[in-house]
Amino acid sequence: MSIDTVWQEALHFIQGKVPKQVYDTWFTPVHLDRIEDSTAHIGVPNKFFGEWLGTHYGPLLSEAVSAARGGGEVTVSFLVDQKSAKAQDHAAVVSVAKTVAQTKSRRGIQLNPKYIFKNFVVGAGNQFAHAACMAVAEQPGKAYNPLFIYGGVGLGKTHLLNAIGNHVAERTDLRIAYLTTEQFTNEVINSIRYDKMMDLRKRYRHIDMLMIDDIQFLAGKERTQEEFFHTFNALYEGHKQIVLSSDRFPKDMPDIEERLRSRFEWGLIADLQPPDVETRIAILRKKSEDEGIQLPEDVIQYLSTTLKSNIRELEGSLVRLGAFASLTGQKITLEMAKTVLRDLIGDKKKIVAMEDIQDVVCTQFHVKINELKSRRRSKTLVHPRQIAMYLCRELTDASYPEIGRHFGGKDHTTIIHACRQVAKAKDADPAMQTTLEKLKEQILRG
Ligand SMILES: Nc1ncnc2c1ncn2[C@@H]1O[C@H](COP(=O)(O)OP(=O)(O)OP(=O)(O)O)[C@@H](O)[C@H]1O
Repeated sequence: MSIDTVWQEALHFIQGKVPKQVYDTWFTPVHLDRIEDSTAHIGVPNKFFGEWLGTHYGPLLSEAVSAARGGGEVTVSFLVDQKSAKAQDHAAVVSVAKTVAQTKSRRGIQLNPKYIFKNFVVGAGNQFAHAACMAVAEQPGKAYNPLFIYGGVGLGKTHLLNAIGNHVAERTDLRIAYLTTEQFTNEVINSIRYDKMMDLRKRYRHIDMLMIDDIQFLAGKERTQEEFFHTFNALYEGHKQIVLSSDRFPKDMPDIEERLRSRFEWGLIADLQPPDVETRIAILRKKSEDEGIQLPEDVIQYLSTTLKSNIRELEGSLVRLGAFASLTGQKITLEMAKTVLRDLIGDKKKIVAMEDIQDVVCTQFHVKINELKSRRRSKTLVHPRQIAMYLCRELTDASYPEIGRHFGGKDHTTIIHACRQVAKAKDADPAMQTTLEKLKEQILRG
């Protein structure tokens, strides 16, 4: 029996066991690569996909492959491969529908009507998160709970959360709350101040869907974490949907209580990776079409190869070009794009001061500058210290000894070691990559 036949049989078996939505999301992008001894090696588009599939459907996959081979013990193992990534691309829908600026009344919910699924361009980096959000929007409280979306700056977290909210608000009467962590924190502070805690609890523990953006800002806010913990439990136990977004993986969130962090991992964690060049081109095409901006092909190529890691920047450059063209009555050309966007794109090469890098890193990891420069070796200090050293090397022209001097007189070999450690972690862990991108963005923004 060929491997393809075994896989077709296995898929047929799986189709009979899971809802269509689950099948489409989780089984169409994967394939049976090979069987060695009694291990079925399943190709998956990315690490998280494999981990989730293994946790939730590993036994079903074993059973299906075993049944397809006519019995016998089968264990499954996952490998990330190109074929799956391509299958995922193929399944990705590049939406061309017009932006619906006005949608139905949302019963006073603070949702942005511009952010809907139809105008979210799907590509390899966000297909997983998009599919998870769609599944939750179709079946709140049933599909994945909580849904935790994480990704770097400007990659679409807010867009997706709002899209879920808009989808649900248009189709159901469910009570939805969408707010940022900052808003939630302010509500907690005011409730304490005006003795209105019971009102706050009533407000958030009796809804059907709670969506909180930028949950990483709970870090260090003990009272808000406490309140959020009980809200989370009340909603979760009542099978109400919870959706959270963050710029990092739960495990990498400092100053968040363990009991909360572990809850973030109970449901599905989906990551948003920076868009590949095809997705960047698709986003530019779609947005220029929606905005009625004529963008020549060479300008699309220029923007999509220059602005790589942040979709907000891509959008911003388009809007700026559109405004310039309409104000001056000129057509957009490559030359014009280079001139008009000089400062935006020039920023990428801006030389920054090491002090600024240290400040941003200290704020991010809640450490003091003298601790960062000290010789103390606790894990909470070594991690941000190494990141700051790495960023100094990346974003400035300083030599290793010079960087060492800015870190309390460290030897250049310490800096080399730190840079290697961070570079290694960055290659191995997408969350680290996201953290570095976010920090760079903040530093360059100044
Ligand atoms: N895949 C996409 N298709 C179309 N537009 C997108 C996509 N991803 C992001 N955008 C747009 O990019 C902009 C930034 O996205 P968004 O605000 O959702 O990012 P974010 O991840 O929440 O960023 P931050 O970390 O700063 O909060 C928005 O205008 C959004 O509509």
